[in-house]
Amino acid sequence: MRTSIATVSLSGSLTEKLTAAARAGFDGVEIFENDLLASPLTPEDIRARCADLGLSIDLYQPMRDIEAVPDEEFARNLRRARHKFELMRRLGTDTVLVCSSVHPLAEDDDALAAYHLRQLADLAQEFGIKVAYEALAWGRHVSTYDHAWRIVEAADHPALGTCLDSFHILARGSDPKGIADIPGEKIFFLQLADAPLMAMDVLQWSRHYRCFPGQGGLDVTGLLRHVIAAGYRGPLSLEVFNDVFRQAEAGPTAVDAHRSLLMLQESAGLAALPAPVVPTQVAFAELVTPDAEPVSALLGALGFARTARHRSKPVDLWQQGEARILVNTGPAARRDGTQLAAIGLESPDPDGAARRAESLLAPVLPRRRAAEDAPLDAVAAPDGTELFFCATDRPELPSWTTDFHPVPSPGQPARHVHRVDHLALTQPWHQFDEAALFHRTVLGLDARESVDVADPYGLFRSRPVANADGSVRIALSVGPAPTDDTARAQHIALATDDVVAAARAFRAAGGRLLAVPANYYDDLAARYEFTEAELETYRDLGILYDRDADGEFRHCYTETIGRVFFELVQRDADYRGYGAQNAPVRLAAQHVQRPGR
Ligand SMILES: O=C(O)c1ccc(O)c(O)c1
Ligand SMILES: [Mg+2]
Repeated sequence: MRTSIATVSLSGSLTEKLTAAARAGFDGVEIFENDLLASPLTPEDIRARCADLGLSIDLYQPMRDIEAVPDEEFARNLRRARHKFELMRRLGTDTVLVCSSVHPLAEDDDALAAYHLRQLADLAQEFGIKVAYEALAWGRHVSTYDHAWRIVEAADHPALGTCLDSFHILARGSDPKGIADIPGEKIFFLQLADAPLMAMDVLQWSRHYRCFPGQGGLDVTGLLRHVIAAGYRGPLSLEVFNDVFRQAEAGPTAVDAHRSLLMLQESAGLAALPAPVVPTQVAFAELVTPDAEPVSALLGALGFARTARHRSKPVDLWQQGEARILVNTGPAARRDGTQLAAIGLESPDPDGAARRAESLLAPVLPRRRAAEDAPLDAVAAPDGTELFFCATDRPELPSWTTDFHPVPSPGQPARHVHRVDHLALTQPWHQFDEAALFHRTVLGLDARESVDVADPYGLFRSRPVANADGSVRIALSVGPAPTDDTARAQHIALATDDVVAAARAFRAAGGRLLAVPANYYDDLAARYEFTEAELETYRDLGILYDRDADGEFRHCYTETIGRVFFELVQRDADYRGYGAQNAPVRLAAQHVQRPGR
């Protein structure tokens, strides 16, 4: 179906918004009145700009407080409407949105509302314009879609129809089933928005927290099915009032917006995309670093051995069990400092995974980084992390490991760590919700609820995504101040069967563990029945503990290099968490450890 976006959903000047919408692949826009009023462009210029960009202007919006107002007020409204219809003719758009009155003098009188809307529609018709009447969830007397439709039906005018807005309908808890009873040709427009589930005033919720379908908790897919069942064939248009998107760069936001509409169409059965190919393991994590020395020392202390080197690039492969870390000292490293730059995801069908990602507008990276390299499908996640869809030593597919030649390593790697338990990635502040949607839809991972985690200097939000058996887990989080180092930290959690032995070996090899305050262990003693010896061991090593109905979780942390630190994790098979309740203690300890505090 045709896709459209309201200019209010994007940041910037009208020109920037239009350009971003067009580049992201939208077919049309709704022009929000304030964007036009603030623009130096004439309506004719805007029309031409849209035409050049291949955008139709699907809607002009909104007209407010039109109906059921006192006579003299309504007379002024008709005069205002005539001006707007002339403007719309210059813009070349034929549908105007009228939202239900919030006027303090508006009367609770459906017959009067219908009479006024009918007169407005009469005038609109002279200009070849259609009026789409929308119930605002906080409308003074009309606040539900079925009420708005009853008034439209009573007015019975060919130039008058209704506009459905998923936010207003779902936020009020209306049953969208009744939509299927509205004749499709009387649904003049469809606005789509999601929102996180929150108990708050609906106007504030709408004006500040709307988000793109799939990012929140409303059943936008179910609603869309009813609208399609009614026979609606107009554009699917996003109308998202959101404080974060107002500030974020319009280009990426528009791409995220368009991706959400692709997803929505897929989930409502309106479009077929290449099926998701769910990764089965973390094949590798790639660190870039300007200085291999401290990273090598840390990996060595953790029990990794440097087993291979890239044939043509300054990249080493460190391995222990199934855990593989690439250490890249190439040019990106000198630019960006030590960080987790790429993740290799073991994929049952790397090519299919890349096609899925591409169909959802993920930026596809070149297949070969150098001519002689094995072809590797890769895309960029919203935070810029490169995701490689790879096969590791599977005879039927090219293996990324063939780009590496073995190097003699002194001794065997240790056996404390057997695989990557999870990766934790901090997201740019404006991209947290999108990151979860991306990992769910592009990679086919399941997202759990997000949790708030207190840091001494702000609040983190964290939301894990994982595959069904937990063999791939990624914890996405967003920190308080983007300039704060802990807010940007990333980590690699390594799975061990015995965290005490792993931590002791790490320390014996010269590694430094994050020290945890004694108060934490006093609290552990109060909550659980550890022996004094166990507690002493945990206190000594900085091991944190969590338990839920499904099992136990023990973990500890290394020091941080650049943006990166490691975690040693011992989890019971059925425990699905990440020790979130320990995170505030860990964050505080990391602030203490950091030089300069
Ligand atoms: O918040 C508002 O005023 C407003 C305006 C126009 C709309 O379509 C809408 O859903 C909300
Ligand atoms: Mg709306």
